[in-house]
Amino acid sequence: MSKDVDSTLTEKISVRNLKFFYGSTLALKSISLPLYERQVTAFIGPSGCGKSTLLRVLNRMYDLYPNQRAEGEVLFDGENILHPRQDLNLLRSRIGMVFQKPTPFPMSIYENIAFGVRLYERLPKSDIDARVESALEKAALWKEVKDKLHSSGLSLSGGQQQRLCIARTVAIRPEVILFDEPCSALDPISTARIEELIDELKNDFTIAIVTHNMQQAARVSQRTAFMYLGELVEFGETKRLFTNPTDSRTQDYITGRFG
Ligand SMILES: Nc1ncnc2c1ncn2[C@@H]1O[C@H](COP(=O)(O)OP(=O)(O)OP(=O)(O)O)[C@@H](O)[C@H]1O
Repeated sequence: MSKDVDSTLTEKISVRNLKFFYGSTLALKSISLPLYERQVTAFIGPSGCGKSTLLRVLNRMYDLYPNQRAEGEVLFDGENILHPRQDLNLLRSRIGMVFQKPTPFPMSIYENIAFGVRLYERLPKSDIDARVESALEKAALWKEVKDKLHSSGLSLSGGQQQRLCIARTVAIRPEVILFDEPCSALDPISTARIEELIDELKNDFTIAIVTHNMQQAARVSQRTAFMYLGELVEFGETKRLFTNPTDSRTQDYITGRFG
């Protein structure tokens, strides 16, 4: 495995010798890599290589399924989040996730955001109002919805719904945001908006994004991890990985020879 590690950057998350099992099937084969603070790290690789599995480990989503287990360490600010005593509610407030399909709750635009904030914090209405506004601003949606905050979140377009889901995540004030193919259900204009947004969000958050679209990985990320058959084949600076990969499998994938 080829890996450039930059010791001048802070490792917000350090994945160390991570193995993941679905029953007896090994889906991640001893993965180690850093997620640097306030950078975007893209995960690329052919279907089934383990990208989404890795993302699901980072907020312990797999805990909902009895036959799935992880081994190794995922250090988040130095603490191993795989520890059985990890508080999962707290973890998910610190590591938010945005999914492939926009999934607004069947409630108003305002409530889509306020609902999650209230789960974690007791705030007066004026503070919740301010939080809703700032989250919508951060998700570049405020101008479009400020006059219809009490309309249903489901009345928005697909791209707007995805920005609402981003606002919902941002409103909880996480430190890390995981994006699992956030643009795969969107048209090119909405995709471009989400990409711009991810670029802005990296000023405040550490970001990981799984994408099938290599141009997207090249546009939005500073670091890229190329995975293949459950292995991390190559990790490094995005520009370097796309122009001068060290592993022939990375070269073959980015030039479209397989996957
Ligand atoms: N619930 C599950 N039970 C058993 N095996 C699973 C399950 N989910 C995923 N896998 C297997 O784990 C491996 C990694 O899957 P994963 O979904 O992480 O890949 P991926 O790279 O995200 O793929 P895609 O790009 O198609 O979404 C695959 O071999 C897949 O078949």
